[in-house]
Amino acid sequence: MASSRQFKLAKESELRVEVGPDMPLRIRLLSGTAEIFGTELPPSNWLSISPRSKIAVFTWNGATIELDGISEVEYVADETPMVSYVNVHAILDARRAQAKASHSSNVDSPQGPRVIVVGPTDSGKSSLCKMLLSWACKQGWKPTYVDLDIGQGYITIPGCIAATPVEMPIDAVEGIPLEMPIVYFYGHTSPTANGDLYKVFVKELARTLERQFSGNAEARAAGMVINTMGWVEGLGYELLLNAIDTFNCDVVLVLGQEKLCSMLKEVLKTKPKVDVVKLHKSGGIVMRNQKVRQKARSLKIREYFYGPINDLSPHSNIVNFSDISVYRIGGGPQAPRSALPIGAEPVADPTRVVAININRDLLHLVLAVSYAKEPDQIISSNVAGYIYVTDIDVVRKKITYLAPCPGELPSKLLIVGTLTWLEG
Ligand SMILES: Nc1ncnc2c1ncn2[C@@H]1O[C@H](COP(=O)(O)OP(=O)(O)OP(=O)(O)O)[C@@H](O)[C@H]1O
Repeated sequence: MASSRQFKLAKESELRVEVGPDMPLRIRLLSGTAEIFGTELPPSNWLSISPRSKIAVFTWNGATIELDGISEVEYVADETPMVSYVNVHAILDARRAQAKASHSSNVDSPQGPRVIVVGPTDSGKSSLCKMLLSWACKQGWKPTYVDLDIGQGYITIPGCIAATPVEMPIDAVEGIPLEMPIVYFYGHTSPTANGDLYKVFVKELARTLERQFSGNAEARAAGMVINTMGWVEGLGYELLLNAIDTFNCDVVLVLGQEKLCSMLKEVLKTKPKVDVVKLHKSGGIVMRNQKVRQKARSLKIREYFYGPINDLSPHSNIVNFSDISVYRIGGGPQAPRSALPIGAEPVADPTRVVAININRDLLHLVLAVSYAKEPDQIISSNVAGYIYVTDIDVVRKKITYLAPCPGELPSKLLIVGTLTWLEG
């Protein structure tokens, strides 16, 4: 569909739009009020929607929307779960107000809600998180967004466990402005690569946030919204339970799966302070196959270096092999054979930090730059950012990489996992 067209939306309805891979599409609000995943559209201004986006423009009281450009799909729907979502927001808001009124950062005093959003892939978890965060910001709160979804990685890039305060409604195009996110580099897009390491980083992140909350009553009252992976069986389920426990969640929102909801209700019934709430998934969600997910991952990494609207220019740098040290986490025996009792087999340690030889295997990998000063601090340190290896010259022992900013790397300690990227 091309050229400019208008849609008159009745109250509590939404315009769903799917943008193709190379299609330019602009959108603007002509009258009334409307929002994209919780963030209001400014009146009259054109907003460019990124290629491959699938969005819903929802209105509470009615609106006229204009589209200009090409889309793959566009239609109006009047059946949405938005009223139930905003009801949840109202309850969370009341808890925040109660926590604020108690004026205390004492661990036993009321605290803001710690909400975890769970559900299978493509159930709308990330979209619901955005809405809850943006609506909270609109009320003046600065909630903390925690992203445990290593498969997509909304805060920085896939393969990470991260958190950031959200201070204003999330921009539909540019995402969350990142001042100082706390990021741990797990380095893989599936938890099966090293489930124990995933748990270790979840614990580190929870501990860091707990420390911040104890000194910041405002953040503590605003609480957290936690996004999770869509794998809800086997190890995925175990990691969900682990996250609920580690972050001391008191609200579990289950999207679109009865079975998961009743399983969680059953295991959490011993914790009366934890509410498990089932919510319907939106009919607007389009299922994404493996290929589309892989593409989304790749785009997310591209966005890190080039900006969400191609507004950044990364820098290419060259360093000697001897100027950096690269470490892999996991694998390798926990202790040398000589240190083990006779007959005992060495066990692979999931959190062992192993120095690796720099060679062409690093080509096209994304490496994290650790804040650690020594290798033994790598597990407990978050990361400053990432570099992308574009060339390895084994003869001259030089490595060429792309970094988001010019100048020296903030640290010489780099972490490698299995996160690859083919620029494009
Ligand atoms: N109401 C809606 N109308 C149109 N598209 C929607 C709607 N809600 C969500 N989407 C789109 O559907 C896709 C899947 O939604 P979302 O990313 O929120 O699901 P998810 O459960 O977090 O997925 P995953 O676990 O796979 O990361 C996204 O592209 C999102 O923008």
